[in-house]
Amino acid sequence: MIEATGLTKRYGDRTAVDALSFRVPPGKVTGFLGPNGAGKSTTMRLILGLDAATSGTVTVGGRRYGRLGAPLRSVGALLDAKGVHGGRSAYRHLAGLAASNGIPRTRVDEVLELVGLPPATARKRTKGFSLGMGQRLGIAAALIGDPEVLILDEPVNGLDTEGIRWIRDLMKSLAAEGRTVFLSSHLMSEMELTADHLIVIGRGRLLADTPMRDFLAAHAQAHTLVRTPEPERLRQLLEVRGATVRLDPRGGWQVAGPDAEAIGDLARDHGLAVHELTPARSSLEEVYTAMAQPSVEYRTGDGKSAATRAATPAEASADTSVRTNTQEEWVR
Ligand SMILES: Nc1ncnc2c1ncn2[C@@H]1O[C@H](COP(=O)(O)OP(=O)(O)OP(=O)(O)O)[C@@H](O)[C@H]1O
Repeated sequence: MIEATGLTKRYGDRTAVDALSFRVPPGKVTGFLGPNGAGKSTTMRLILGLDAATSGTVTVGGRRYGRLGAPLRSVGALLDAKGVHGGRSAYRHLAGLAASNGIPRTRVDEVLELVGLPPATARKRTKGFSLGMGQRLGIAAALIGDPEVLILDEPVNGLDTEGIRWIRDLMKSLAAEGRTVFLSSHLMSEMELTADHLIVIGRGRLLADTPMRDFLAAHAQAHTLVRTPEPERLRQLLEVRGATVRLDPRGGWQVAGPDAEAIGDLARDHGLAVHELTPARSSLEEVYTAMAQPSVEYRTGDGKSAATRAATPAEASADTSVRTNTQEEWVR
């Protein structure tokens, strides 16, 4: 369990982390989201005692990081995959970590196998490592002490599709063993598949602390993916009736308002061919993008103050609400 209470970090007049309170429970993968500069890395550094909080506290298993006896046995972290001395081999790097934390050397071979670094590669200097190999080594280092808590900043950075799937399965299995897994990622599609719970911050403040399922249920919008050989004609027919029509990244229209049946009937009544009608909901990426936007800059009510604050989830979701007609309006 990781527990932050009123955690605040200021650098000069810049508040990187602003009165954050949250818990990261064991047995789940918790995703940590926020736009660039939101304060995710700073929060992770504070958890790991790499930076001192201006005020507030953060504990791991009820203790501050600095009070943990053998830290690598309690917390494994991947913050910067390049933080390994390039002249050293992966094996020597891990053996050094093991020795300084009272971990048997046999564990080095175990974690190398676990992360898929072959013995021959592990004996080479790490300066020749690809980004993906560096990530695997960083994860091996995080796992060496068989810790209860894992903190990973962008663990899928530089990994190929197979590597990304491997990380996903690893995170899920570590959580299933009852460990606490806290990870940040900019790859939303991946986060949606991996995390059970989400902590979202913006400008250092907490925006949401919620199960992934509830987050999507509360903020995702139902829509229909529509493909037709006459997209402009269909768009006009739909918009005139108050539907919201957006381009879907995969091509075709995303239509909010009428359901698939109503869209199909409308097209038929106007002699339009429809090649696809698929009911869908917004992805985590779409919900998150809409939500993170208001936290970038928010002017207070008096109109003069330049002070900013993060939008609440309700405010953020209000920004993204679309007009939806009742289904009756679509029955002609
Ligand atoms: N050592 C530092 N000195 C001064 N300002 C800092 C320092 N570290 C971070 N900041 C500032 O604190 C804010 C939060 O930065 P942080 O790196 O924690 O954000 P982040 O959410 O991890 O961003 P990213 O997604 O880009 O990694 C930023 O405005 C950053 O410029």
